[in-house]
Amino acid sequence: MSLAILSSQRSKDPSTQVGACIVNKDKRVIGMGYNGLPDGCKDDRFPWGKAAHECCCECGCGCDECQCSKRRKVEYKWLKDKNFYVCHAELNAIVNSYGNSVRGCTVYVTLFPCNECTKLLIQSGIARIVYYSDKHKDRDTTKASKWMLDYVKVEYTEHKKLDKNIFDMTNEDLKRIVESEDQQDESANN
Ligand SMILES: O=c1ccn([C@H]2C[C@H](O)[C@@H](COP(=O)(O)O)O2)c(=O)[nH]1
Ligand SMILES: [Zn+2]
Repeated sequence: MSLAILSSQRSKDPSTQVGACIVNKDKRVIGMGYNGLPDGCKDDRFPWGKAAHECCCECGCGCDECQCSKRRKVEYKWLKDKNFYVCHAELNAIVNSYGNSVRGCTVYVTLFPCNECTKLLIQSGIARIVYYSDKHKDRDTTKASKWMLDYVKVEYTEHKKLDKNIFDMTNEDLKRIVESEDQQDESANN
């Protein structure tokens, strides 16, 4: 997970940086990725914002997290929404495995995978997902992910929360993370 967190730091997304690290049964890193624009699409030439929404629900919050069914896009400034362009961290981690099979591997992700990434992870044979944050758990995309994963019995587990920022960690802290991941792996295998 520490590698996934480090990878996430390379993302230019101002609201959510995501990192993914795929490891095989022998704990070899097979691929890593973060959410970013496709190759050649310059970070400063594409939008990192989201199209504005109008909220019609009683709370009237109008925020991006609102899941009200009546919510609708009111502003559609010439494709100015990052979601059209961003390659998700999981997709990049798979692409960066350069054709090596990820079947049976575990993916460490800093954010619970969306439905599109979940489809990709399932189709490529990922056996297990370890996630750090589930901050979008109320979004339909996350609910759909969980439905698919439960249905096909791909295991997903929450990573133990770290008590420090990754950059303030000592070697001892990092060792502790690895040990706790080993313990989680053992209990998953039993
Ligand atoms: O499975 C996922 C889901 C999301 N991401 C990326 C895509 C976006 O860049 C951010 C989410 O932005 P919000 O502003 O929090 O909606 O996370 C991903 O890489 N993998
Ligand atoms: Zn995704």
